[in-house]
Amino acid sequence: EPEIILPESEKVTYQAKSQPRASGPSESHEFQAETRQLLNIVAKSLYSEKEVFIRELISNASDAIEKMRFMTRSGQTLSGADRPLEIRIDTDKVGRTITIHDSGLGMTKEEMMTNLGTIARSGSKAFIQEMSEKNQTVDSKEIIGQFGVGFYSAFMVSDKIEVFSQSSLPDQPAHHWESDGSGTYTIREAQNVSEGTKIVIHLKPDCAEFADETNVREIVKKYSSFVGSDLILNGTKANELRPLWLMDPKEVEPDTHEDFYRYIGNTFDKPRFTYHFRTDAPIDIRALLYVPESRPGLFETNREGADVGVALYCRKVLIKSKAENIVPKWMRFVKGVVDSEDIPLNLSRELLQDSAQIRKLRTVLTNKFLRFIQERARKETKSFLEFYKDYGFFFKEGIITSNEQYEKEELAKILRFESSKQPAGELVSLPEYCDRMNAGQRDIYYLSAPSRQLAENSPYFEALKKRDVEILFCYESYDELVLMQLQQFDKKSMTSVEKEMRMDNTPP
Ligand SMILES: Nc1nc(Cl)c2cnn(Cc3ccc(Br)cc3F)c2n1
Repeated sequence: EPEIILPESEKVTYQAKSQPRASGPSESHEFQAETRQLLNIVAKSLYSEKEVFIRELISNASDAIEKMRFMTRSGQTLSGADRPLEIRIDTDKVGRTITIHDSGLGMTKEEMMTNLGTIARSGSKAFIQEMSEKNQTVDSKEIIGQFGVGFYSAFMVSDKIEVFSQSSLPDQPAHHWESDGSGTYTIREAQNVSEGTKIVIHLKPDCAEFADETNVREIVKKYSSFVGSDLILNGTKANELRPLWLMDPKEVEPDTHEDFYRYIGNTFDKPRFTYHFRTDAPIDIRALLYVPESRPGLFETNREGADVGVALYCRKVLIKSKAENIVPKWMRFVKGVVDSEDIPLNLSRELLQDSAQIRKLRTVLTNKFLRFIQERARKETKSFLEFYKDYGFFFKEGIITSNEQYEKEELAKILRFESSKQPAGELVSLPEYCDRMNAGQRDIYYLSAPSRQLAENSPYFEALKKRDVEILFCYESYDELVLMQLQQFDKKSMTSVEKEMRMDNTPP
């Protein structure tokens, strides 16, 4: 083969395509004041666990891919729109780096610069307001609005971050952004950057655990199992589950629910009731709640609550695995998932405590769940009564602990009692009692005794029996406290016949 001699000018050094490299002149910029402020707040590890930076970057990457899908669907011309949309995470123990690479929309130079500053200044809601005043197109408003301050969280674990990004918008050069989070960053044009964003985190020495594959796999599984795009960690798929709660309730088969219940409930049990709903007012909620078929375990019974409860997600990303404060204590036997876009991806779990959204979320979940159980009592009476035998005391506890009369009465609708008007074993609800009260009767009478026999032989019972008044029988020691706490139901006062008798001070 004659050797081909190339003139000097033609000689090009072969650049491995996959190795993006910075090429243009670098510009150095000061972080805007708000950005530096936010960086300091976050870098002081405002997050309860540092590991959440992985969740935050994955959720940004996933949003970038969602936006890519959205813009392709809405017919925007995007370069390389046919590439596989996925998120790749690579760890390098020797180099002590973790890299998150998405083939999503990517960022222009302006977005790299404004996104950081903008989010810091105003948070996404006000920012969207601002954008809509400039009547920006929906997608760009949505895009930046979606990227929370998650990116900053990477500065908790790193002393240098590099970002390579190639926007899919037409005619945009790729850029390389770099910063140590101290207060300035550099940005310059870059070559050979594939569409999307690649974030290289140079970890601090005491954060080397995030360069360990096994540890990172656990973290990815914990927070991002349900992320909508393929997640590949060091070449192997790391997420395989579909977010069942986001599907149309009518489309989900019972045994799919059983599998999902076992997965999130960490149990071999199956659900007795499945409540799958979504609301967008007064707050956006997609919820999938399960009532166990088996009796409550030791954990559920005591007030510390079970090791599993209701997990809080925000757009398929786990925020809190056992979010105690989104349901009242008495609902601790319920297992499932609640996903709300209106819960801002909080910087720290502590902030979840009792923000207005959390209180609203809890109220909506509680009232809807109570109405669901009331409906089960009507539609699946036999199964409800079995459930009530095992779980009735949770509702009684709720009446004692709740300080909302409305919630107390909704809880009271679940209660069932034996009564003087029905044979032993048959139960009546308070609404049924009220429906068949004598005209003009203004009290709901109850008598507490250890058993029906003792109740029927009580002197108090005889007196009221003559007045042909129905009396509810309470056999549990705490029932009296429950009905005293309830005070009234449907404007009738709960009255213990013993008290009634003493008031009349007719001799027993
Ligand atoms: N992965 C990914 N993809 C997209 Cl499209 C965006 C848009 N904003 N962000 C967050 C972000 C990341 C780096 C830098 Br520098 C600035 C910044 F805001 C994104 N992250």
